[in-house]
Amino acid sequence: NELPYYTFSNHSAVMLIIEPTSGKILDANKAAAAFYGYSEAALESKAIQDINLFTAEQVANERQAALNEGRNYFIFQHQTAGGNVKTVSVHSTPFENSDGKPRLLSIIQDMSEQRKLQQDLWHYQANLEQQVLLQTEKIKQANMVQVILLTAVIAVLILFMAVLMTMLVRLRRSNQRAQAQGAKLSAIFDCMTAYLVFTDETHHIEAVNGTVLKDFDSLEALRSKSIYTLFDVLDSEKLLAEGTLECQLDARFGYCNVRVSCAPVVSETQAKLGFIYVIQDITEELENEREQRLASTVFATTTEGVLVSNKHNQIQMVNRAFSEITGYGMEEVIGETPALLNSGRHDERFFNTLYDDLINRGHWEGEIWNKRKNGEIYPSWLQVSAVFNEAREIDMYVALFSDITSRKRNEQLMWQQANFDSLTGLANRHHYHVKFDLALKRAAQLEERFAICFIDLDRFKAVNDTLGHHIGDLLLKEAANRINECVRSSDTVARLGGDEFALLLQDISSISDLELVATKILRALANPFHLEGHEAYVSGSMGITFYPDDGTDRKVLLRNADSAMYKAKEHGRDCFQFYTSAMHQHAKARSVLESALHKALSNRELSLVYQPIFSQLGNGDLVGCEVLLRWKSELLGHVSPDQFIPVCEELGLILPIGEWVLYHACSQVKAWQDSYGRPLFIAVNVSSIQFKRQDMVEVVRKVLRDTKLEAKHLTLEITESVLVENSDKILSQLKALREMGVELAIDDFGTGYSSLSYLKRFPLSKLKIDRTFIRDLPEDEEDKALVSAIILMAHKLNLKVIAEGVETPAQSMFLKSLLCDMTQGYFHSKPVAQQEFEANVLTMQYHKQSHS
Ligand SMILES: Nc1nc2c(ncn2[C@@H]2O[C@H](COP(=O)(O)O[C@H]3[C@@H](O)[C@H](n4cnc5c(=O)[nH]c(N)nc54)O[C@@H]3COP(=O)(O)O)[C@@H](O)[C@H]2O)c(=O)[nH]1
Repeated sequence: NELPYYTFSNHSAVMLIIEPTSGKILDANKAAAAFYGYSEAALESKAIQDINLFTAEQVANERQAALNEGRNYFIFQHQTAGGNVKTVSVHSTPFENSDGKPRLLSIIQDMSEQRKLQQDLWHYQANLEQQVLLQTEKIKQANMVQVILLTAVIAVLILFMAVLMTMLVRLRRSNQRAQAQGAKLSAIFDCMTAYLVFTDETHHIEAVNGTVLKDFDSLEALRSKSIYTLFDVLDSEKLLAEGTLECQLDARFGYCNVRVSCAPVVSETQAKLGFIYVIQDITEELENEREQRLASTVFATTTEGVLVSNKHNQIQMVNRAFSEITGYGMEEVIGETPALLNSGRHDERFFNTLYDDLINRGHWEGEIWNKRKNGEIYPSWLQVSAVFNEAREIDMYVALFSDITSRKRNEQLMWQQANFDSLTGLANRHHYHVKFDLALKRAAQLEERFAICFIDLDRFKAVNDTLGHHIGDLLLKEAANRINECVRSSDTVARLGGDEFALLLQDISSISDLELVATKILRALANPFHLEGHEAYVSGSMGITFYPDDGTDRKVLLRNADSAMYKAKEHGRDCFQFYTSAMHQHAKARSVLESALHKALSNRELSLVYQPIFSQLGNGDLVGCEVLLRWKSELLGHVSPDQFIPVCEELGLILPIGEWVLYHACSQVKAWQDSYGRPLFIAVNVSSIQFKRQDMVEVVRKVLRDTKLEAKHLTLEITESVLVENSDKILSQLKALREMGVELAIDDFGTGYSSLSYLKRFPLSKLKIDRTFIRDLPEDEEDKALVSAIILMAHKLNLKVIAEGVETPAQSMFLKSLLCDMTQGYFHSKPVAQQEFEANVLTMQYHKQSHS
């Protein structure tokens, strides 16, 4: 579409047609020529860049910017032919000419005027703004004073508001505090057990606390009632005048005692608001006061001593009775401890128990010996209680005590009367029985014997009848004294009634001792009695019985003693009788034996016999002998060791006699060894009493030293009873003897306990089979089995075996077949005296040896 040229050429707008690639101006209209000052032809010989002051690069940038912004106009600076530079806007529109070639139609508009106008407008605007600023400043300055004034007013107003707010907050807080305090107060009032009543000035009720409301219907029912109508017993005049009064209310209030106080209530400005009444139940308080008054009165007036001490046991308070009993004034004991009264009669354990009881049980009660200020010691009955605090710690001690001197005296008197005969002072029947039972218990425990003697005075009735009861009484008293003097203080003498006396004699060492006592008493009673100028003669008949021989029961024993006493009467009086005649005979015989034995050693009535012991092995040589004691009494003739050895043991005579046997046996065998040149051993029987009461080790050591016999040639024969004792003392002696080299043989094996454990435990070297097992050999199958078992067992335990009581060649043969080591018995020889032993046994052995 080609522009109509005319339009182009004559258009008032400056137009150029430009070849887009080279920028060559192809056509310029008239307006363009006029604008640029070039002719049209001159312009058409130029390229646009000839008149555009922008560089090619600037133009390209401008084009790019137009493209980016979507515009088709540009702002350039074109230079006119006259050299003027004009700011122009260029509107470029591409089109194709009729040949199809691209062309640009650029319409150029001069913007220089517009620019100038714009600059003028800016300038004007700047001026205007400056003017406005100036004016504003002026106005500002003019208003400044007013502003300051206004600000001041506003500040005052704000300050006022702040003060007002603070006051309001404070007011609110104080109101809250007042409310809280009020709530607290009313809670406190409600908790109070007392009635609290608030009245107006005319004493009409306005408010009450919770306690009142608990007992009355409601506040409404009480409000406006006069308090003096409600509590009509109150004396208003007195109450109002004195402010307080105590009175008792009527039945409606259970007649309780009250303390009423009344106080006016005034405001801060001293305006009268009313009254507050406090009505308090003081019934319990009054009761406590009464009790306290009573306690103080009791404390002051009681006859029992009272001592109050603190937790450190320092005396805080004592009463009058305390001072009367102890002799100490209150001021002397305050701050002291009760140890002040200590009599020294009680040990530490006593006081430890007392204080333990106080701590654990809070109480101790009992009899205690105290000391008065004057040093006198007196018995008192003491009750001490510990007072504990809430933490269960002792706070104080309260002790009550009474002087029981007279009570004790009375008790003693009563006990005396209950247990002793008032005439003679001897034990009465009751006390005798008590002592009897104790003796029974002790004797049973210790396996002891004790004697009971009944004594009846002969012809006492005649003395009573002829010389009167008074003299009779004097005789009884004297008889009691004489009996008492014949016995030991540990024995009991009692008067059972009338002229009947009873004795309890413990620790009887021998019957002969008892007979001595009995004879002594009878002699004492048979002596004349000189009684207030009268001479009287009596005698005693005595019955004797023994525990456990004649009974183990009190009743039985007393009855037996009584019948023995009657037997004595039957025997013509002035004598003693044992319960049975057999017993009497036995006791008599025993008594004779005892007294004869006492003299046996000194009278040289004892002798020794020796029984040989032969070996069963080899040639059957003599290897040793057993020494056996013999007693030929001047009075009794030959007495068997079975009879006298137990008595020796009981009397303790076995100690000197045993030592005598040991010494002579050892010196004899040593002499034989020396003269016959044979290493014989000697077997000596030793009683368990010797081990118990003596140091056998020392005895043996001394004998061996004195006789020069080698220890290995001495065999001590002990019975199983020694081992059964199982005492450490015996065991240690046996061990020491074995260590010395002395041989130990267990005698009579098989008759006693035959405990294998003894054989193992004790340091034995020989075992002697009792003759009762040998007696029926070799016929008795049982004995055969037993003996062979014993030999076997002994050999296993490394013990040599000696068979006792071998009487026949058959027995000897049999034992030999069992490999029994040694034999002893009548088959070889009876026990014989020294000369016979030498003549028969030793000489024969000597010959036998010299022939072999
Ligand atoms: N403590 C002491 N006891 C001793 C002492 N002397 C002797 N006794 C003990 O007395 C008991 C009796 O002894 P005794 O009467 O001497 O009898 C002994 C022998 O004579 C007897 N015996 C010996 N062989 C035979 C025999 O073949 N047949 C038979 N029927 N009897 C015989 O045996 C007694 C020896 O016993 P033992 O002591 O057990 O070996 C007696 O128990 C003696 O122990 C002494 O000084 N102290």
